[in-house]
Amino acid sequence: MRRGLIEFSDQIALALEICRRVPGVTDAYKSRFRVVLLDEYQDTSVVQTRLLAQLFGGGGVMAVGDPHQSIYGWRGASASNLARFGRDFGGADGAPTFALSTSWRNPGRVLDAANTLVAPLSAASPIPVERLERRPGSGDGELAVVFGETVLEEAAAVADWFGERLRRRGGAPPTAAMLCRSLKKVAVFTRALADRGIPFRVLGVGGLLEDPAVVDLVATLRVLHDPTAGPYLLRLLTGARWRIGVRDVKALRELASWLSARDAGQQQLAEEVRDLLRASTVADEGASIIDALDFLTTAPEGHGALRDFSEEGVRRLRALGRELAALRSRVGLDLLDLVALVQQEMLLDVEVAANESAPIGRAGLDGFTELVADFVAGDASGGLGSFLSWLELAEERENLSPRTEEAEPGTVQVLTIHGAKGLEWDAVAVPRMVDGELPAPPRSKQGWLAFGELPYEFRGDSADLPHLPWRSADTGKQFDEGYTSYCGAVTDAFAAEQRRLAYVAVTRAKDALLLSGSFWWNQRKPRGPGLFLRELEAAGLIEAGTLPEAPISEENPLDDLVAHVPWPSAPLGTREERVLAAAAAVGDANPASPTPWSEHIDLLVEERARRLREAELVELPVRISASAFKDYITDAARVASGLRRPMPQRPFRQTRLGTLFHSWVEQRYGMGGLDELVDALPADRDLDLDDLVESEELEVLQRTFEQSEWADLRPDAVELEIHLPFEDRIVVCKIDAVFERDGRFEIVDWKTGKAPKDADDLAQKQYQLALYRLAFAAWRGVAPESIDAAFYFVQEDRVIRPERLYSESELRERWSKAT
Ligand SMILES: Nc1ncnc2c1ncn2[C@@H]1O[C@H](COP(=O)(O)OP(=O)(O)OP(=O)(O)O)[C@@H](O)[C@H]1O
Repeated sequence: MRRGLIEFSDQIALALEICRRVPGVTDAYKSRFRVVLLDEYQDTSVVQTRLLAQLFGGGGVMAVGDPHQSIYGWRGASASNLARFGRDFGGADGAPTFALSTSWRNPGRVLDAANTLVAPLSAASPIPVERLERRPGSGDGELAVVFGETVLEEAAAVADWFGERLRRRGGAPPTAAMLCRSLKKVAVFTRALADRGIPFRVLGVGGLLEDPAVVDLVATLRVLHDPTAGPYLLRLLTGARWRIGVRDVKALRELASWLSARDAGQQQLAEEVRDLLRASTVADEGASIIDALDFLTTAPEGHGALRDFSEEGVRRLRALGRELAALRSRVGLDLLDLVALVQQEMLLDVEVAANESAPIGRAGLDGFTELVADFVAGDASGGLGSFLSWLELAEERENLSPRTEEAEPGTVQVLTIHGAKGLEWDAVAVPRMVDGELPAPPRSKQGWLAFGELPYEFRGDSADLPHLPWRSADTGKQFDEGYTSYCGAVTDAFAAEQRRLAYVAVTRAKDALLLSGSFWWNQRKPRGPGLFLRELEAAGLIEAGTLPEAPISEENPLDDLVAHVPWPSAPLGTREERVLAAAAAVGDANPASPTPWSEHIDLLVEERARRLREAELVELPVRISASAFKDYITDAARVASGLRRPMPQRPFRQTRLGTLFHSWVEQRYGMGGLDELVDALPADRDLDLDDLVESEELEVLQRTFEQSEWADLRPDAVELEIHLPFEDRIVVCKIDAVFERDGRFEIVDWKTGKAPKDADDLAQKQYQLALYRLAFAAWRGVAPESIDAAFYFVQEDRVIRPERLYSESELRERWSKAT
């Protein structure tokens, strides 16, 4: 906080502080929410509980939770807070408790598995949890288990299982999900789905960051930002585009070491300085292959430090170095622009467009762009560095937060078990239920004694955490015993959390559940069926013999596979033959020779040409306004171009003043109108300071009007809108006012602008009055000759009465000439 930063947990703590100090805040919330339901209560941390209790304690609160689904222990949530609920919220110790022990979701066999897994937790639970019962009329559902030799077999079996369920005919396709502990290495499973054409979607940032094009993009961004991001540069160097061989990679690494012992002028540093440098940097920081690439890019031809590189290697490395240098000079760009630029310069957009086997095509790059936009929306000043740090955090956080996406029938959603909290699917697969993964061993058995951990005594949930009796131990032996049992308790607590994780995963299935595992992936020792599978086997839920005792192979058979990956990778992979053949065909083709499509092409080209020609001619709108009539008559070409490419018009004050004045006149004559609008000036309306000036101008106009010849007359009509059929159009006439004077009608148009400059100008304006006359005559059923018309230019207090108005036939003649 001293550095001006707060975290989410600080916000809760601060909110609690406010509620404690300012009773009014608590009272306000209490009176607003008289009945409160807290869901997923087992995930509430101590400080959240305190805040909620402060706000709503003392009555009207109900908590719903399942201690067996508490999987946020690592962030201070504890299943035992359910047991303390009554006390925490100031009620009697024994708040009434209701058991929800019917599972309305899971079918019989899934439920049996869930109950088996959770039995040891129920036995040790601080509050009684009843065994889940089947819902009335529930079917058995399906519990399937496969255990393969290698992860490739496992992934294939999982994909086949989904394939079969999604293909089943009849009714809507089912919903499906694959729930993993982590999405880090999920590619082997998604590839198996992709190979079989089974639609899938990896939810969250984690999945996106696994997309190969996105991996390249992020690698480039890291290289641009951080000279120690060597491993990311290595990905680019050895990838399909640059294909730098082992010898040149090694030479680059040596060049980096050589440079790290030299100053900017490549003079060797003194021994003493080198020692100090070595002592002050961690292993990866001293020599940077990114710096080495920069050096190589600009080093003069034949520089001694380049002698170990191959000629082709230097050429490619320099090309990459120049590309990176150019991009680096643009890192100050707006983040979205920078990301788009990197995509283009690295040819990633071309790669995904051309590669028909790219798993999700452009969607990965597009998703990433959205992610950047989200980040920029939250932190407009954030640059590349903060974006990259945020990305790491977002990946970690997202994988652990419950997802909010809807299930998509017919698509396998791939997400973490944490993300699956509260959700459900027809078919659920939980892969990697092997020893060391689910359940996994704790990263450390030492709890808070491990590096970087906060001592438990400082934590709000310390009462629920393993206790190390270091204060009370009098002898070394006593401490040792205490320490051993403390480590045991840490291990047990972790194991219980793993069990709850498995329970959450298993209980997501509405119909079918597949649990899977395999011995070999990328580890030296085989991983057998995990504890949870063994327990299900012992309970008779997995048929004996389904789980193999030992792998067939004693060594990792996948090692062979790994050893034979071609390197550097071929740029086009399996596409090579087809792409080269296509390229050759294009090269050999004679563009002039006829093809089966020639006729179509000619027709399409002609169609396009015609469309372009026709675009010059503009269809006039059916409804035109009387005030624009003169524009059609006098300059039809300009109107047409305005219609073809409409430009927004600058709002100008005179127009708004005109609107206000017209409303005022209308209201003044007591004929409705926007009175509130005028009265409310200017404070209540959404007007800026200019409007103060406007209101003064308005007052001037109003005073002038009050002196005019119409001030004391009663109008026959005000603000009259008449739609006049005219030729094949409709002319919209908005007549300001009509008076009856001496047996004749008079149409008046109030103008707040300037009076016409000359006779020509006036002649043009007259079209409007002539049309008004025609319209009013038709509307009232009187002869046009019995109607006069006038302009009143209020600002100048000038009345203009045209001597003669165009007749109907004159108007028609001019219109047809112009259009
Ligand atoms: N009384 C009921 N009758 C029929 N179906 C029900 C009933 N109650 C709940 N369901 C259905 O059972 C499923 C699970 O319900 P819900 O999501 O409320 O459970 P939950 O206890 O919140 O589960 P979890 O905490 O494990 O996610 C849902 O599909 C829901 O529609």
